Amino acid sequence: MSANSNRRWERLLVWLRDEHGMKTGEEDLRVACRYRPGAGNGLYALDRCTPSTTLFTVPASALLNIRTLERRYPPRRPPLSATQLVSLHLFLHRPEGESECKDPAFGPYISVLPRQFDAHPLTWRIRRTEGELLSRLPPSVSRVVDVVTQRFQIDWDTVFDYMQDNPHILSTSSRSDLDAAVHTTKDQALTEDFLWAWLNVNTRCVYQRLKPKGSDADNLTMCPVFDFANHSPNPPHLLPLPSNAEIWGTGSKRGEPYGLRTPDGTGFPKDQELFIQYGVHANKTLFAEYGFVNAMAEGDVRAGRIDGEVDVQDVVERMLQDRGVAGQWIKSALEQEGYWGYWTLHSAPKPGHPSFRLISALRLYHSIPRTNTAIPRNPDEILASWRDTLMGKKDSISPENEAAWRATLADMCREVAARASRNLENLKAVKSNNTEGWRGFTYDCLRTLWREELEVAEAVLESIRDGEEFW
Ligand SMILES: C[S@@+](CC[C@H](N)C(=O)[O-])C[C@H]1O[C@@H](n2cnc3c(N)ncnc32)[C@H](O)[C@@H]1O
Repeated sequence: MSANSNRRWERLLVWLRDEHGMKTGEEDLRVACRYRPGAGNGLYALDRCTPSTTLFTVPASALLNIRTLERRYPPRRPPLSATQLVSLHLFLHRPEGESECKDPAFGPYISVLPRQFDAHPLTWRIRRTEGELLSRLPPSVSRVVDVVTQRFQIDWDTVFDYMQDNPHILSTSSRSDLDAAVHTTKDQALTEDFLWAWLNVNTRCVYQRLKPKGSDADNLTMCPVFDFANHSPNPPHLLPLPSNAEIWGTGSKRGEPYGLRTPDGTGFPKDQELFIQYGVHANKTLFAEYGFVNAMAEGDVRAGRIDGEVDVQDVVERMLQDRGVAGQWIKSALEQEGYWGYWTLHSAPKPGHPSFRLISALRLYHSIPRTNTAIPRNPDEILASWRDTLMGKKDSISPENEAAWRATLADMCREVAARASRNLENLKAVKSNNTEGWRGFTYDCLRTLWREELEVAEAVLESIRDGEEFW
């Protein structure tokens, strides 16, 4: 870590101890924050950690969430979401340049947060830069970046309107550069300040049961120390401390402390990096939400040692478009039955296979002769037969239909594999002149994303050639 980061980490610990009563002695705080190129800061074991051991506990008052922030801001109907509220607070207290955050409430915590997100695809979208990197993303990854961009825009619009309705909250800002202009002009500089705040929330918040309903979107928190934990797809993972609100299935009006422990039966040696799992996400989601991907050794996806996933939405949509009115009819039938989208290919568990949703979409696609571009004359009959396969009443629509969709699936795999090979070849050309700093890391991520597409498509193609049955 740089001298600055070291100093900030020390200040954070003093703040947690003195202002919030956190125990930070060596028996109570068993991790330290250290820097690793590519992944940034991470959590490391200060000493040998035994199984089922609490590594640290952060008091509820030091967390950034609806419980610690809602009383600081005027109410709104409907209330700001947790993401909007925490982002607003970070926005109002963004540190200027390399200086420390001046927020009297959470300053030492906000000071340790990343200062920029140049390597995040949402930043490229909002700044309208890095067009080349964006153009090299697989279509399915671009689509998730679209979704993340829409979420950001909605939150920024909402928070901006809220600041216009409540201009006095600007006077609570610890920044010297926020003036009355905020409530009249939504310029690029302000948008980027909010982007910084929002990306900190989006990449660092964790689930915490605060509301009675477990699935409430406001059940999230930013937790100092905890949020230095990097992700690994492979166990063993650290686990959050048990929560009373979770055990009793209730919310928590005051919030609860939060922390991490080692899993039962697994210890860690001194100095080992300790990971958590940010959900079971496909690489496209990890890249679009967090700006990195799970590393995959060459051949591991093809061999089914890793579950590679390819989303073929763009390919299916184009095939439907090419079928004119018949394609539109198929689309609306898929939508009505809840089978629109999430069409994926997988390399594991072996053999490589299409998802049931994709098989179902292809079955319907071939229920009307391919040369037919008009609405079918017998739609009810076609739909009844197709629904029987959805509900498991029948294994297939007909042997002809099975052969037809398998042939189309093979064509799709060949198309995906050829596109991936082309992109990997093009990426070889940029390697030498464009790999400085974070870009080198990002290009490696792009290579992994395309290699995953190639290896998954090849694995499924092999299964089709081997005559594997798919379910
Ligand atoms: C919750 S933060 C973890 C701490 C972060 N590394 C830091 O420097 O503050 C999440 C971010 O860490 C990075 N990250 C987490 N796990 C990673 C991994 N396995 N490989 C590369 N980057 C990772 C990504 O930038 C992600 O958006």
